[in-house]
Amino acid sequence: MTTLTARGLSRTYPTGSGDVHALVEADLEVHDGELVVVRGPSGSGKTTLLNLLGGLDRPSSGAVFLDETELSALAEKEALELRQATLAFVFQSFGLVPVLSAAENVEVPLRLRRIAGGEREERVAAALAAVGLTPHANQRPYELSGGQQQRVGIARALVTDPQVLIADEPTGQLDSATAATIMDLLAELTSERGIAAVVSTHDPLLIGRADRVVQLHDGHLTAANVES
Ligand SMILES: Nc1ncnc2c1ncn2[C@@H]1O[C@H](COP(=O)(O)OP(=O)(O)OP(=O)(O)O)[C@@H](O)[C@H]1O
Repeated sequence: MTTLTARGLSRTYPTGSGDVHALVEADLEVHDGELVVVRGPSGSGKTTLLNLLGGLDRPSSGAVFLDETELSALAEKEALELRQATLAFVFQSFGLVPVLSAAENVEVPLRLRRIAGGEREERVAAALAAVGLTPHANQRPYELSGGQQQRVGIARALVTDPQVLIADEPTGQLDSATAATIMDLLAELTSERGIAAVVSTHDPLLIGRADRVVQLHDGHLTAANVES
């Protein structure tokens, strides 16, 4: 069981036309089994925040902790090991390998971790069943709908038994009905497995699935007024 914590997290991008303060002193704590939705308009800093929380980028100042371990202070190799052991990502554009079947896509992270063949098969089957895709295991991404492709993306994230899930606009490419079912699935699976989840969206219809909503505005993170 893991708590993901951000303390005074800031990210400034130096550009030709001056510094962009994409994230300013953000504080956030996400507990196991909790789904926090980060909402905010385009350019407000959602991707910047999620990349920092997932250790894909380094803060200009402040820190990210996984329990007591400061992820943002680890050397690259240690950060990678901790990310592999703890974190999983779901992407807006699904990030599937087009020449691999659904099952083979879900298997990729297990191969990277050198899990033995028999165990891989069992875990892939269980992950596909959890997202309702067993009948589609052998289809390639182009033979699946957008919602089904994102289910593969979720199965691939969950097959490693992560303690933290980071999903940047996971429903951004889906119609609103499909988006709602994907958010329901994420909420159900992360709660049932005790995963600390951070999901960004700018779709106000999806925030109802959150345990908590935070709002980004010009890089400033605040608790959201859900009614607005
Ligand atoms: N690598 C970069 N270099 C310079 N500026 C950047 C870089 N990445 C992001 N920014 C700027 O930082 C701010 C926050 O960007 P970010 O991508 O985090 O926003 P977002 O809320 O995820 O937007 P969207 O919803 O459109 O994906 C924006 O002003 C953006 O232009």
